[in-house]
Amino acid sequence: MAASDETPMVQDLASTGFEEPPSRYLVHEQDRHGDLLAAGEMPEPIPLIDLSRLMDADEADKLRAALQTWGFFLATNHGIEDSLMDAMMSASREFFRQPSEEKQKCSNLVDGNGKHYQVEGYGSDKVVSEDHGLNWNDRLHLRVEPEDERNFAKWPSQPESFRPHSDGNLLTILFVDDDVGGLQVQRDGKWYNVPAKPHTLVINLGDCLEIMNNGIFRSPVHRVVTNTEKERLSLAMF
Ligand SMILES: O=C(O)CCC(=O)C(=O)O
Ligand SMILES: [Fe+2]
Repeated sequence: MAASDETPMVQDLASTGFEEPPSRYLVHEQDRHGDLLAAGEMPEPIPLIDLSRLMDADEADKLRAALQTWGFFLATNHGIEDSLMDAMMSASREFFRQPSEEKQKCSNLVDGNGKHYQVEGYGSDKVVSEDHGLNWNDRLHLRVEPEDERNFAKWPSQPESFRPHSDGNLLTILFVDDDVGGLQVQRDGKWYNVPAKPHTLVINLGDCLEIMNNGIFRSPVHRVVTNTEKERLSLAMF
């Protein structure tokens, strides 16, 4: 189903200022579990893993422990040039800074009438029913691999509070704004802030991988909390 027929997009709302977010974005009373933004002190940090040292037993042990407890880790020495990461961030920022009409050219609503939602393109995340609240985010979703399945009709011609969930895939690789924060992970019923460092990837397991290893490694429940001061950009590879 279409995510949003008439409800304004998050970025448009944020730029015009508003008293109260439209009701579609509000989390129902019954779905609020305590303080929506709360984060606790971590029992131990989410580790930074040096991917070039994974053959060393100590680094591999660190990774194993992280996947059994947090389901998240940070990755350095991942082989992606800093300059390429910076270019990816600025291309994405440039896309989202364009006027609405420009972004709508890549809309994920086919025919623009809100009737046919498709995963690829720009818009709100999919919802399953009218009373399923909308995520507080705007997304540009592009299928990158395999290369011959890229749908260039949805690609920009110019370079260009999530709710709690676990990811359904194998692995999610995130590159997030390191000066905004907002990503939190749940462990034993408590919320913790996932740290972000410049040019460092944040990686979490998804449900398929948790199932494939019989639940030894975790697909963590996570969410992104809103920030009233700053806009936040994240690049996610699912
Ligand atoms: O923006 C983020 O840091 C995480 C996004 C996320 O959890 C998702 O898209 O599944
Ligand atoms: Fe996620």
